[in-house]
Amino acid sequence: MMSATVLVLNCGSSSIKYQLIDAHDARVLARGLMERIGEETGHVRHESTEGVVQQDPQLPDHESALKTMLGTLEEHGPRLSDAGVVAVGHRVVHGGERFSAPVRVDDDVERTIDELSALAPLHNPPNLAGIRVARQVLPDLPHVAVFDTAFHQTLPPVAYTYALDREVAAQNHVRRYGFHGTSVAYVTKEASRFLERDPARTNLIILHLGNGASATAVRGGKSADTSMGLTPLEGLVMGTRSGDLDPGILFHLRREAGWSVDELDDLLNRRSGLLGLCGVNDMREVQRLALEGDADARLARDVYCYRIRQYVGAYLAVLGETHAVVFTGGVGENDAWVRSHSIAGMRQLGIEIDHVRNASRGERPRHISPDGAATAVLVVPTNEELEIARQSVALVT
Ligand SMILES: Nc1ncnc2c1ncn2[C@@H]1O[C@H](COP(=O)(O)OP(=O)(O)O)[C@@H](O)[C@H]1O
Ligand SMILES: CC(=O)OP(=O)(O)O
Ligand SMILES: [Mg+2]
Repeated sequence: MMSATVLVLNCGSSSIKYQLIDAHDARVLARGLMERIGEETGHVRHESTEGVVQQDPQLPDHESALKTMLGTLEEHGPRLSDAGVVAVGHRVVHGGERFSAPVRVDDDVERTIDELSALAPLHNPPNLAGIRVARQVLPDLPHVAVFDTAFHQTLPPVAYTYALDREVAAQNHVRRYGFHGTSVAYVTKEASRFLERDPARTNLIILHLGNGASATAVRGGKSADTSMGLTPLEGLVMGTRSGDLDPGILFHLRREAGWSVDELDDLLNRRSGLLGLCGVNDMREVQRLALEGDADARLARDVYCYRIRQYVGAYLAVLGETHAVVFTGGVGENDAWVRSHSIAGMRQLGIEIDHVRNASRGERPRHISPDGAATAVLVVPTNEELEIARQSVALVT
């Protein structure tokens, strides 16, 4: 059988995550993280069958980071040529209205991703930087862009339309796009398989709780509503992003306190969420502070869970019949406290938690609701890299 190994790249503003992964059998040949790009010293962690390598080289920009990554693969294995890589799969956050499926990257696709940067300022610029460099250093391989927005192209008009002046909205492409779609697509298939249901007949509420966080209502295997909007700022409380708020707050800060648009953008995207509420953006740190009795951390985690609860209630109403509520992402997969506080007391709505099951850990999909509950509650580990690899292979072969 032909090789199906893909080099998957997820380029963030100061980090690059990579995996060399077999799209057919999900085997990971190597994975790594390059952090602190642009700082005085960077950090590389590379894991393969040969073991773990950690280094602190200088990584002044994405170009040097990707070259260091290729050097690490050459030196510590597996070499790309030996691994039989058939494609490079790139995570791209915003695909706008143009992309509802993965595409082979060419100069024209690059231009569009660049134009969409204004709508995903934390994500598209580093995604694009990674694509540009990777196409230079790996010119002989096909490069595939897989978009976070693609899965949400099935949203109905009632879910994607903001109640704005319709001409202003149309001229400026203002609508809900939704994000985390690659993760939600993967989790939809995994959860349906776990429930032994046909995805086309399965309704789910998927809570992707990572650095960014979102809720999605899936009807018949397709996205029916989602909490992120024109940009990945709307919806749930996140590590550094506010999620939902009254837009009037922006006018107030602009008029009464003289904030500029860039300052407001920075406030909402980088200095709000958990970080704004209690000084740390990592949920493990929030929990540690809360356990020590820190009142800000306690309120931060309560606000975080309360917002999730509001969306679960909203999407139960949107779907009418829900087969499962599914937790995924770093927080969703690991934080039993967040899971139980987000959905406790919903027995009347068919949702219950079994606390022993909720406290257990595992790498595989699992129930955390009691047997016989009307709506299952599941933890399903996401795997965006595998989904990107599968979609890339499907496109190039
Ligand atoms: N054991 C844990 N308990 C609580 N939160 C955790 C745990 N492990 C990871 N997290 C949280 O997961 C978040 C990162 O999620 P992840 O999905 O890995 O992020 P990314 O969006 O970068 O892919 C961080 O807030 C981190 O604190
Ligand atoms: C779109 C988004 O929020 O992604 P992440 O969670 O990786 O920041
Ligand atoms: Mg993520």
